[in-house]
Amino acid sequence: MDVLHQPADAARWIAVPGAADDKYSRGVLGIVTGSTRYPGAAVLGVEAAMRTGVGMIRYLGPGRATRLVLQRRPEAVTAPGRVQAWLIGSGQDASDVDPQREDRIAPALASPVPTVLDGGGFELRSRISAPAVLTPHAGELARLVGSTRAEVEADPREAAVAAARGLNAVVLLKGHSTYAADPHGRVLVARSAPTWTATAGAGDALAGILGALVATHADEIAADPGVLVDLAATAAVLHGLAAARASHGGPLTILDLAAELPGAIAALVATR
Ligand SMILES: NC(=O)C1=CN([C@@H]2O[C@H](COP(=O)(O)OP(=O)(O)OC[C@H]3O[C@@H](n4cnc5c(N)ncnc54)[C@H](O)[C@@H]3O)[C@@H](O)[C@H]2O)[C@@H](O)CC1
Ligand SMILES: Nc1ncnc2c1ncn2[C@@H]1O[C@H](COP(=O)(O)OP(=O)(O)O)[C@@H](O)[C@H]1O
Repeated sequence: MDVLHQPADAARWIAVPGAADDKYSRGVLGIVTGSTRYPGAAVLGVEAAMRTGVGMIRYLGPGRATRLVLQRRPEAVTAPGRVQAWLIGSGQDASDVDPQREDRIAPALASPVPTVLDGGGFELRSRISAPAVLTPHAGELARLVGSTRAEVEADPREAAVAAARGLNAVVLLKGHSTYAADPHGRVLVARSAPTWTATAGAGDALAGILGALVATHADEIAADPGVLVDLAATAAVLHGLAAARASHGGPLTILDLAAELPGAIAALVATR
């Protein structure tokens, strides 16, 4: 029986800063995304993570992506340093021949902090020992586990559960229904997104939202990595709520979705 992750469940997973908090205690998210080919994915992930709420973002990427990120978000820090979570891979793929990418991901690979893998980051799963969440769509999951997109779409719940077991990671399988599965067979389902969300860049924003939630719950994850599946499902719920607010029943763009995140989060927090 699927457990539907509702807005009331998501509301529990918003870290509201306290009077004693500062940017470091809230959590710093390291982001290694984007490429010369897909620089926009970096901008969208950084934007969505900032709008979800995080102490600081350290963005590390190629020059073109870095320039666009800073143009949109001068709040981003582009120097390396300590982080509480990593987000790697949106807007990167096998055609990415950036020789410096390995240098950028090296600190993440060596680090014990939880890591969100998206897009071109999935191949890194076997090189990371920290708790990990992967955010594939059906086609990406099929490639990851050596099946076909049709097979994944025939039973997405089971495909997510099997992949989570096989990869020993939380798998957030995206689609109209989004399934968050952990390696022990726990599954949460999010269905809050309007169908207008099926537009390029939506997944890059979801990865940013999840990165921010993971960075701001790093202590809870260290105490119990089992909470990663709740955070993954919460990211999908937030993404869907923000998409619904941006849509008003019509088309939406991803920067508009990101702009609705603070209001969606405030509304959730007000229900606690
Ligand atoms: N603004 C950006 O920078 C964006 C970057 N993106 C990045 O792009 C990379 C590739 O993501 P994808 O999800 O496309 O990767 P996939 O490799 O899963 O999708 C490509 C598949 O779609 C098929 N396809 C392409 N155009 C099609 C069309 N017009 N009609 C039907 N099928 C078509 C291709 O043949 C291929 O099988 C990722 O790294 C992702 O993060 C995307 O997120 C889109 C937005
Ligand atoms: N029909 C749909 N209804 C609701 N949400 C959808 C639908 N199709 C896709 N989505 C959502 O849009 C996002 C698409 O992610 P992804 O395929 O990675 O796109 P991109 O790579 O362009 O960013 C996911 O969050 C997914 O759940």
